[in-house]
Amino acid sequence: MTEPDPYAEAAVRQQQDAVRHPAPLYVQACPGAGKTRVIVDRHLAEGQGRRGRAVLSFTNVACSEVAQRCREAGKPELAEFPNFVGTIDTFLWRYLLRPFLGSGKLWRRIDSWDRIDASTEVGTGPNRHKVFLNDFQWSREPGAARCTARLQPRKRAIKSYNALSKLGLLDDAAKAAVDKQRALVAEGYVTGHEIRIFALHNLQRRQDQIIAMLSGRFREIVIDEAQDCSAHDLAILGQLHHAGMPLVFVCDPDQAIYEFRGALPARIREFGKSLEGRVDLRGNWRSSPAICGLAATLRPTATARPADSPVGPNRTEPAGILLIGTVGSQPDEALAVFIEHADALSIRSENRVVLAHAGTSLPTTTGVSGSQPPAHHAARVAWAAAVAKSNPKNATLRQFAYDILQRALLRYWFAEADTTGRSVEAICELVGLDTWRIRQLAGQLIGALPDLDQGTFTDWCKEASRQLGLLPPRPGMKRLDNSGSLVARGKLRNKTPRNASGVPPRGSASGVRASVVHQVKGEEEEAVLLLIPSDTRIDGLVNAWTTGNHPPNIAENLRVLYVAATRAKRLLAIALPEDAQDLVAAHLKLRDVPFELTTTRRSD
Ligand SMILES: Nc1ncnc2c1ncn2[C@@H]1O[C@H](COP(=O)(O)OP(=O)(O)OP(=O)(O)O)[C@@H](O)[C@H]1O
Repeated sequence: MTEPDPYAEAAVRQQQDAVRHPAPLYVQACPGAGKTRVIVDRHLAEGQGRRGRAVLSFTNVACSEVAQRCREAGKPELAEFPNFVGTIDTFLWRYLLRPFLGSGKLWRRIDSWDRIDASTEVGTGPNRHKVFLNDFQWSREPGAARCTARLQPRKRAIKSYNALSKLGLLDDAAKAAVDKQRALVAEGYVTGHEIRIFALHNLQRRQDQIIAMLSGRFREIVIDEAQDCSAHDLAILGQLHHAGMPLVFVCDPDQAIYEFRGALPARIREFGKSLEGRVDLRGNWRSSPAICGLAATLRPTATARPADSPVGPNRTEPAGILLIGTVGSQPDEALAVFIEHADALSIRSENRVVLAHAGTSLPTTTGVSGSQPPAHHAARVAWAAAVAKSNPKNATLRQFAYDILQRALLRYWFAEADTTGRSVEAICELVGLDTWRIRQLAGQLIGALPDLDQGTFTDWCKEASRQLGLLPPRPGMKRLDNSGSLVARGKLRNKTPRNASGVPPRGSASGVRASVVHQVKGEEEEAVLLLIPSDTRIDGLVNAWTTGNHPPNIAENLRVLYVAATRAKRLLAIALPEDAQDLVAAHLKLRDVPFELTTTRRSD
């Protein structure tokens, strides 16, 4: 018989406290603490009453998990009326915004500006650049009169970003983006960012009415992954709390990685502490002792605490952290070393993941999920074809791909000017089409579009345009102009259609999945390879890590590493330039975290 583990027993007691403690309640949890389990158990414990519970999270995936667990427990009704299990965006839209919208305008909620290809242009003549609203980071402090937008040097926008930066036009781009956003809002379009601004505005003006409605429907509101709350979210929740709405605020402040939205750990902690009750979850059910130990070294001295207790099945895992020294950035070489070690631990390929802060740092031999469509119109259609043909489980991604194909059909048959900056529904209204018809045609188009792994992108575009021409939205109709034909341009011409689409084939060369850290929040995997590239930030990053002093410009980078490292259950490998490897190794030794050193030189 195995000995009872006092740490595991303590962790179970903490979880039970969090399940039973009445709201208002702050649950501050470590990575792998079983936050979702606690939320679901709390929901199941009370069963169905006259009033429901609102369980809010930030992603559809997290919400589906809660709903799925209710079904598995034989209580599917707990995910339905009068309960609400959904995203915070939907909650705010449904209860704080929609009831108060005037009848003079048709409002359209979209999950990103990419859904309507919203873009603007900056500069003049040969220096004119098209920039997409979705490539800006949007923020606004509560009470501020205007939003701020900052173009991001992401893969899709990097060319325009560099050109505009050289021309000193980044501020003009930001202004143009804000003007365009205001114009689109005036037309009735809102994303999550605008929903929050309007929701707070409504709450400030109609608090009594909103509270009466919410408290009549819900006995408490649970916020999962609350470290992602923006400054607006916190202002809204603060007001609900002060008005007597019982809140359960569940979070790990050290995993706050959306700082631009105002999600700062100190703000999150302060908000949590303003709620009367508090339970801390300190047992990590996911990771090995070495991984829990390493995670503690990534927390700043200012909020340091001892390593969390490993209490799950990996609490006896002997493997230490694997530090892979690289010469410069060598993602493919580091991957080869990682695979060797994961093989030695008999960890299967499907249980391994490679992570980096930015997609550009990931190895070429991995299956990077191309979750953002490219900017170029024809490449976007190829992206949508690749995604739709792969029939993804992620409903949002699938819907996004269908949306692009519907827009491609509309743009092919109608004028470009009628289709950009409008949702599919709005275009259909404008041209007098049934949305059902266009959805049906998009379904046919998926089957008709040519293979993405044959020929050049130029050939693909020609054949794809021909197929679009075989699917008129109205029988016998003629095209309004030629602007919607698919044309391969520049370097894309001779690429394979799949390369142009940016979506890797299923089953990558290495068989290992790769992702940017922001996309794996809340997930876990047996083995994780974390890539720290050799770039200008590395010295500052390693200095902050090893001193525990996290300056504001680097603190979030360390939290991104923290999120990445804490996804690992058994094997955590970190690839970093050799100089940095020495410093990190010395630091881990000082903190008694077991590690093994290796280098990519071995596989030369
Ligand atoms: N009481 C428990 N007994 C056994 N396993 C548990 C228990 N609680 C949680 N787990 C398991 O621990 C793992 C981590 O749980 P979960 O993913 O909910 O953590 P989390 O708090 O959301 O972590 P993170 O914030 O790091 O994503 C899961 O595999 C979960 O099934």
